[in-house]
Amino acid sequence: MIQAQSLTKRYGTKTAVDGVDFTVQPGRVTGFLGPNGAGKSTTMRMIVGLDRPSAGRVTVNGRLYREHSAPLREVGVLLDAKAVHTGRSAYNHLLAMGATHGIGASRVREVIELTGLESVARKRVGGFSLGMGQRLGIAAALLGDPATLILDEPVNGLDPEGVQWVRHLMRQLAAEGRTVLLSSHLMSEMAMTADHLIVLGRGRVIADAPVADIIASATRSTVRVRSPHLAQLASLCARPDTTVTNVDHDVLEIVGASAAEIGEAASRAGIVLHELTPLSASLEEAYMTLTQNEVEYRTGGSTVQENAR
Ligand SMILES: Nc1ncnc2c1ncn2[C@@H]1O[C@H](COP(=O)(O)OP(=O)(O)OP(=O)(O)O)[C@@H](O)[C@H]1O
Repeated sequence: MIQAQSLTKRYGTKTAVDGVDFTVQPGRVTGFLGPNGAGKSTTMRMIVGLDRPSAGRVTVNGRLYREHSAPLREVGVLLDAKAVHTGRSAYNHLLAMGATHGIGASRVREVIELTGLESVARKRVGGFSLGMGQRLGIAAALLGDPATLILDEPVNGLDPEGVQWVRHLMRQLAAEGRTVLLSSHLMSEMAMTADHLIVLGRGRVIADAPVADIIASATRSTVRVRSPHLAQLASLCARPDTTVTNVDHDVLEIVGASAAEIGEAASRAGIVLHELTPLSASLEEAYMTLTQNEVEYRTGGSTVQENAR
């Protein structure tokens, strides 16, 4: 479990993380989202003791990271896979890491196999592709068989098979009861991988809820209706609180009424329906709505809006 209390980080006059409180629970995958510069990496760095909070605290399994006597066994971390530029082989790199914690060759071989690195394990890490580097970073995070995993953009640079592999691995680690905190800018991937989301915007928590709740609360449900009596149906559904859009000669999309309400109203009026489909909103839409006022670096606009609040 990871617990942040009033966690704050200031760099000079810039407040990167602004008094955040959250708990990352075991047994589920928690996605860590937010626009560029929202404070995700800074928060992750503070969790693992790479940055010192200006105020507040963050603990892993009840203790500050530096208080753990064998941190690799407590928390597995992938923060910057590109940071490993070494002349060592992947095998020797992992062996050297493990040596600090009494982790030997058999566990190194296990994580190499788990991450699909067998064929390159004896090659120099310096020559690894981005995807291989990510796999090695994940292998390093898993080395100590930790109860908590923190991974910043783990699918960055992976091919579709690799992305799917990470998804399954994260789900499996959470199912084993581990705490998994994962950041990614790929919303569709996050929607498939995470159970719960913590969303940061300009250093503050703007949402902390199950994925389904975030999608439901940040978007309005849309229902797609197909009927040979479209004009009648459109006037039946036109209410001050609904938006009715004619998307095809026989198709309406209605926002603000449920499929049940539309179906029952059509039935009472004797209108034949050929389709009645609730359209599920995407996490991407919900995320865009949530963060629309939280973007620090906006494309095409007048650029930077630092600390506008
Ligand atoms: N060492 C530093 N010195 C000064 N400012 C910093 C430093 N590290 C981060 N910042 C600033 O703190 C803010 C939060 O940065 P951070 O990297 O944590 O955001 P992020 O959410 O991880 O962004 P991204 O999605 O781009 O990785 C940004 O405005 C960034 O410029």
